[in-house]
Amino acid sequence: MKTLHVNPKGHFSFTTDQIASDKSISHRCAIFSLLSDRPSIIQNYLPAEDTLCTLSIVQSLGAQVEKAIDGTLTIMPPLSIVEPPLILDCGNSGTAIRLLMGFLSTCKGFFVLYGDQYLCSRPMRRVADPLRSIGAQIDGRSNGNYAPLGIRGETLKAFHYESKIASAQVKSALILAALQADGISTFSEPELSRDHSERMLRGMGANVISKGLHVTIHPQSSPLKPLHMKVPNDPSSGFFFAVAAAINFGSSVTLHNMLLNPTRIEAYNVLKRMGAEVVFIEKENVYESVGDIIITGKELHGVEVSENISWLIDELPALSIAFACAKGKSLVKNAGELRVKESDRISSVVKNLRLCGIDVEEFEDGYEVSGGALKSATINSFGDHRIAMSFAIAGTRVPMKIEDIECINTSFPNFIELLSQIGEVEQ
Ligand SMILES: O=C(O)C1=C[C@@H](OP(=O)(O)O)[C@@H](O)[C@H](O)C1
Ligand SMILES: C=C(OP(=O)(O)O)C(=O)O
Repeated sequence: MKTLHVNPKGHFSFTTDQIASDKSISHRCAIFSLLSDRPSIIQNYLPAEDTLCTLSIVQSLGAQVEKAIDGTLTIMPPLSIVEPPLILDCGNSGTAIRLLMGFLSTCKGFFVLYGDQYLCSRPMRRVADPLRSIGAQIDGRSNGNYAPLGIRGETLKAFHYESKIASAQVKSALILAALQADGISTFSEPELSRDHSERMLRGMGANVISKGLHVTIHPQSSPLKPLHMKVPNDPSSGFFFAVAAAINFGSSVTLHNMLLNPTRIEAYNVLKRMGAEVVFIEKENVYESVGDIIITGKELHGVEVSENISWLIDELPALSIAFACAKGKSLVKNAGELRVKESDRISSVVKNLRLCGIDVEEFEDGYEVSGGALKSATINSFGDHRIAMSFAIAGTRVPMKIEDIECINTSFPNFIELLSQIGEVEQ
């Protein structure tokens, strides 16, 4: 198990266009390329463990992938999906396994999806149950709640499904199923979750109509147009550096070519509410809005975060470092989903902040942080990339030692290299 030491380097002004490519969009590029009969061309695909797992699954299903010297991928889909002789390894990725459950439920053949110890303990019934109710054949441990999952593709019935959770993974799995169903389907969710699937599928010519919290999906009788896309940089990955600027008064970070989709940048707005200076500069808007984000550290004060939680769910661990450095209390509510991520992120954040000398109260669906003097500590990542990177960023303020850092490679392989520009790092 590798360990990372991070020490403050003092005031910084850091500009980068090297933040990791967007993970959510990269997964979708790989999977959606199978919905066309022509090659998709993807620039800036994320070369991290999670998205490489998805790419290799897409190859196992019969696609041919070519990589150009500049990293551009050409993904040539098969004439029909191949029934793979081996099991399909989704690694650490909830997005990969849940989207593939929806897609493979409609494909002729038998498929087994599994992943690492963390993924195999995350709940899958949220996708398996609605899919089974329209005829999908899915089984797995605990009656299909835990991977390994066996799927036998079927013709699925059209559906009207009201999801109780705002989850883009559930929504995307059901949209993929609906594209091959026997009629028009509708899906609704309690709050709008990230909408990349809807935008990208519309761009490919699918009849997917979004109205507020409702999506109507028409079945697709012919293959979709291929994707031609440059994946923007990931605002969830960039957010670690935003927090670094925010907790170091007067320091600044400029992030170039970032995805600016409103369902993905809410955590930056929370930093702004806390007192940091945050400026968004939109530069283009093709499938998605893309531009620069500039963050400057000012005095921070506590906030309450209780709405549109899915818009910042992945950023809450990093945001908690800003809460710890702010004046006053910060409260997170309605965030029970944090408990079923790569680790139980409520428990991981609370335990580690306490090790840093911060007063934190834990609730079932959130926590309250009393801002104070952050102390040096040895942090357990619990095998969770976002926990490892959040506390590594705290090391730009006081020395930190992070244990079990291999998980960082699941989403942000060049994180430590970039961190070394604003902090002293040693592995
Ligand atoms: O669809 C996606 O790309 C994702 C959706 C979110 O998960 P949920 O759908 O479980 O909320 C998010 O936490 C995850 O990192 C990526
Ligand atoms: C929750 C995450 O990803 P996934 O659900 O795809 O594993 C994440 O990256 O924070």
